[in-house]
Amino acid sequence: LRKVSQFTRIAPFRGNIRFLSDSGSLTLASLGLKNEVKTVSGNEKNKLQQGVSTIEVPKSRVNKRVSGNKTGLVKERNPVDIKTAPFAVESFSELGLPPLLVERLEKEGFTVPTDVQAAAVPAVLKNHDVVIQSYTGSGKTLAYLLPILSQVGPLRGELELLNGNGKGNKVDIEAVIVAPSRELGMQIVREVEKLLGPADKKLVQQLVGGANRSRQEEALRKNKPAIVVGTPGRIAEISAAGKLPTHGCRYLVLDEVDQLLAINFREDMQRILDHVGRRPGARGGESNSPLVKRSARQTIMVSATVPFSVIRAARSWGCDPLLVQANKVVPLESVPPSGPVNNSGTPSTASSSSNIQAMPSVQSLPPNLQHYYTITRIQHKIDMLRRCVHALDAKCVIAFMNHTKQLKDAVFKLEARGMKAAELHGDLSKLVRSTILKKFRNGEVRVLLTNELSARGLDLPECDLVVNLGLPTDSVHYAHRAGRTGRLGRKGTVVTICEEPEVFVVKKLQKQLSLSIQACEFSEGNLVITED
Ligand SMILES: Nc1ncnc2c1ncn2[C@@H]1O[C@H](COP(=O)(O)OP(=O)(O)OP(=O)(O)O)[C@@H](O)[C@H]1O
Repeated sequence: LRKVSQFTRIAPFRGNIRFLSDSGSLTLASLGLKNEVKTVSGNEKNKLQQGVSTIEVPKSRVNKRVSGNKTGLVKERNPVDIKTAPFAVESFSELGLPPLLVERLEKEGFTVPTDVQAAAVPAVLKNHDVVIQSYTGSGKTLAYLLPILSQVGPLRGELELLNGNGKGNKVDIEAVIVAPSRELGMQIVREVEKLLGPADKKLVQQLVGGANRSRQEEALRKNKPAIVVGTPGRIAEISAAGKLPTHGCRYLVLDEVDQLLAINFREDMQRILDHVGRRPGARGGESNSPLVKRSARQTIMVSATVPFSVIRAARSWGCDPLLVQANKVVPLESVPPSGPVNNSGTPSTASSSSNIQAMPSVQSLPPNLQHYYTITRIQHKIDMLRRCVHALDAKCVIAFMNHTKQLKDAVFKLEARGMKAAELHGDLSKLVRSTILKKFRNGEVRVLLTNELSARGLDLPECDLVVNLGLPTDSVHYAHRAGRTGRLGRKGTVVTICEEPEVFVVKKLQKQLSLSIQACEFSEGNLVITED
């Protein structure tokens, strides 16, 4: 049953992408692109089912031993299970991307678009403003980078080259990408640089906080980048100083849009929204129809969790905006105001509460995750973490705590027991943060103890275990923390270590997210499912 239910959550992603509108279905073809999506054959279904990672735990059985592998190796890759990865169309070229860009993608090992990429690329290429919602680790970054790179910079299409569009002799920045943390900003820069290649990597400039501002301004002046990626504070600062030529900017991307629209970023975001490119309908803007070549900026909003406040904001800024999900595209106007966005484009059933901002749908989470919780006293939490890591034989662990002060102590306790650990939080300098992440990526650090800073967007594909040592404040935070593992078809486990009086919070999260968080214990080097 477990296998079947997991499969049914994956299978729809491999079907045709539906583009829906009030007046009928929009198709890839109606957007000027091919719509040849392969459906899964019986054989492929079998393969898919075999590929799905499952731990079968019949309800009737308790104290079932789940895992007890204790090898001494610190690092072994958490391989991508390509059969369970959410791939839809067969190739990037089917999406109308320029050959140069497709070639570069192939060189970097990207051959098949994920479902959300297959849905988003045509919609963005057709100049629609979009809200892209799909679960963590499903490839949303390339979903917005690819259409931008096919219009901007050296990999752009022939038509753009002929029209003299793209960088050419323009001085204005053509795409501004905003991310809520330095780490995420730098990660996006690396992704763009990878595709541009070493010769053209100066066409992207990072504008993150914590780095030398004058150097960033100097690079802007000297290199005249086509794309800038940064955090709201630094972008707003440089823009206010008049050193960010974005009047003619064509794309504004808000990555982790729900976080960017939070109160703490409000002032900086207002500056960015007002000054980057021309808004449709604003003075000097052209036709409101996205299907005619527009001079106004195109706004692309992205997150795994999209509360209705984002939909409302996107409607007010957008030009016929669309909601793009892994297997469907709908006009934003058709999204009803009564709940968080789920995969059917309708409010989720768990949305009856008025606190819709705090509730993501189950589609925010990768399908390949196993969720557990275990109970212990506060003073034993770190020891429980250590036992959990051993029991699951996890190689790359992210453990979340709610208070920065606790992190150092936790690192000390783990190191004292011979487990390589490091802390990552906002009080550390940018350089220290980068060094720690590097060590974590290359396996020198096994357990990364961190706070909410690392919950959003960070792509550490090898991460095979996420542990909540402090409870997340709500289901949105749970979803983003959990999403650091199980990325793009990989297996992943999420364990919440809580005290007895906190169990009701876990139950609430379970209900809000419509998933099963099983009670467990760690005994004799094994994870043992216990009766709830
Ligand atoms: N088409 C593809 N083929 C293979 N790997 C891909 C493809 N697209 C993306 N990836 C890889 O998948 C991983 C996850 O992608 P990405 O970080 O964009 O996910 P995301 O949906 O933005 O996650 P989050 O919501 O956590 O920010 C990355 O390592 C990325 O390089």
